[in-house]
Amino acid sequence: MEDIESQRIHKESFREESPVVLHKGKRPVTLKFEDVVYKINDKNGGLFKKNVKVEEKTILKGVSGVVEPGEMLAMLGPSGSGKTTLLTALGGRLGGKLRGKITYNDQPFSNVIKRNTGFVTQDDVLYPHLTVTETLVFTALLRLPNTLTKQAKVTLAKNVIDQLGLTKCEDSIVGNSRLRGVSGGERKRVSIGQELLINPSLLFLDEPTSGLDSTTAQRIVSTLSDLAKGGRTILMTIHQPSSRLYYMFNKVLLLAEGNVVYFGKGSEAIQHFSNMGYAPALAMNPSDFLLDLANGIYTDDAKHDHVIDKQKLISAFKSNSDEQLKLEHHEINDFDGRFEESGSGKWPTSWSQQFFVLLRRDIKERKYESFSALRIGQVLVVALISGLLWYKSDMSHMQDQIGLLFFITGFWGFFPLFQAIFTFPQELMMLEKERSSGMYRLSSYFTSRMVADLPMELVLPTIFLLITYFMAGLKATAIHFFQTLFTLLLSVLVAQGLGLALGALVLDQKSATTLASVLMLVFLLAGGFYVQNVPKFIAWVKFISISYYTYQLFIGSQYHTGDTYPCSEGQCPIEEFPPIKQVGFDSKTQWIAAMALVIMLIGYRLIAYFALMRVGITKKLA
Ligand SMILES: Nc1ncnc2c1ncn2[C@@H]1O[C@H](COP(=O)(O)OP(=O)(O)OP(=O)(O)O)[C@@H](O)[C@H]1O
Repeated sequence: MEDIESQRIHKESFREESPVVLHKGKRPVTLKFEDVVYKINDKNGGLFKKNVKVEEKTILKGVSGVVEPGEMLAMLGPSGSGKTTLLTALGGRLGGKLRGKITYNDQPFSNVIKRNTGFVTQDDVLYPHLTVTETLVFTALLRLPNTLTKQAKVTLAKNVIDQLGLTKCEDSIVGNSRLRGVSGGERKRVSIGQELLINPSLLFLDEPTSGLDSTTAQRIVSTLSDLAKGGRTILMTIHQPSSRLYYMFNKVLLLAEGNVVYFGKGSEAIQHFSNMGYAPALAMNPSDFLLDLANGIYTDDAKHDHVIDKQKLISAFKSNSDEQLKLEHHEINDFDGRFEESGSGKWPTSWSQQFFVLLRRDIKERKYESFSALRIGQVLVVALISGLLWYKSDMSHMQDQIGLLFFITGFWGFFPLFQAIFTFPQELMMLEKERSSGMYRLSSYFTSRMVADLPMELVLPTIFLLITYFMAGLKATAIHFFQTLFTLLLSVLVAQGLGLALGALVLDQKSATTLASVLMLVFLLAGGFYVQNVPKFIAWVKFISISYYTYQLFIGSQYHTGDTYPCSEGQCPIEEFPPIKQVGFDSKTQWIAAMALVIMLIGYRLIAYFALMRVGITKKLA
């Protein structure tokens, strides 16, 4: 009865005539893993312990198995038993001390395998402001090869939407924990859909059903089961599946503290443990029974719990399975399923295609942020207030005018810096996910990011200057205005570059913000306005200060040799005014300042780029 009901739900949710493209896998892949061992260096010590020892901890202790095309494997085990670690290792995304042998049709992991592998992480990494359709279409445009036309890619994305029963929410935004969007189950299906687009031969899923109600979980696993039947190899970690779900898996791998306690057909697991004298209590959910055993607990028929020796289970399985696994390995060795490069090079699409798709996606996703009323309001308010405070200040109030120029230097040093600092830490998960699936080049991503941010980075300071400049009575000629504007835009882009570099180096928002505020304060203090008699040993700081060079250029854009200001002796030459004398404004210093800023403009971005190169190559386990 329950089965009929679930089938009905399944058929209603997912169209019966599923697109042909999802029926059959491209190339079957047999995944074999032998004696996989993974070790980490664990810091053993705490806040109050004096000696922090670095100890080697073994997470996976010789795990072996085989998953063939058409099979769906469930990895079960208590929390912390190593399921995610094993899945990540098998998905070719684990660096570090990984030993053993993992092969895909008897070949090691390669780019071709990478591009034919789908990996769905436990947390959904999606852009919250994009709709379901946009998310899948952008992924299709980036991940599918150039042999398909743009229209074909869009059609495929639509097919996946149909296949996964997402039609009713296709135009809703994805959302996240802070922004209301589609439901958790729908979001999970979008993540799965992104991987299905490439019609993967191998599909890895880390707890695809966690946090979902049993009906939704059932739907997802049932779709995955259909996909497996099309010749794909599917592996997933799963927490306590219901008995209905349990029997949908062809194979089960039960882990206990990094050891295999059982690997084989799900239906034979109970028999295996019964033979050892551990038969489940009547009507017990098989996965509950297996997880209890992996935790070292056996519940007998009379519902009494017994503590059992896990080591015994491990050794029993080892001796039992060794022979059988060898046999299986032998049989599959005969399987001829070599992967061949499908003509396409290292990347599915060209640099310019990647750039334009990423640019469009960036603009769509970030328009809410870039053009936020709050941000524009903030700039307008500061512009008006400073315009009013410095209203019509002229050469008779030199100190005020110089103060305004330094204030603009400071404000437009901090503002873009703190906007830019979040860019890469916020994007880290997405970049890791997309780069580890070989979706695009870092250079196309990086360039699109720079270009997408550009309009707002340039428009806001321009509006600011248009308001403040004329209200404050700075020199109202085109040449002076544009020289000031050019300096302002250059300094904004440099500060933005510094923010990007710090964000990319630290990859953590909090640390990057702290570092940036300290650095910018130092730059401002060394800028030449606040302190004029700086001790020699620290005077060099100004040479790396964005504010110092910007301030110099601002002075050069307003004043010229021959200008005078009212002083106690009547009129004094402008270059004698102390804050100006301190930094100087002859043409040589102006050129040096401009060149220094241009070098920083490029240099900071290069630092950011090289710092990002480490992302998505080997994934950290978080
Ligand atoms: N980089 C790491 N640093 C420290 N410990 C790690 C690291 N990677 C994995 N571990 C440890 O390895 C063990 C296995 O982790 P893993 O995430 O694979 O477990 P799991 O079975 O997937 O657990 P869960 O079901 O709770 O997600 C845990 O004890 C975890 O703390």
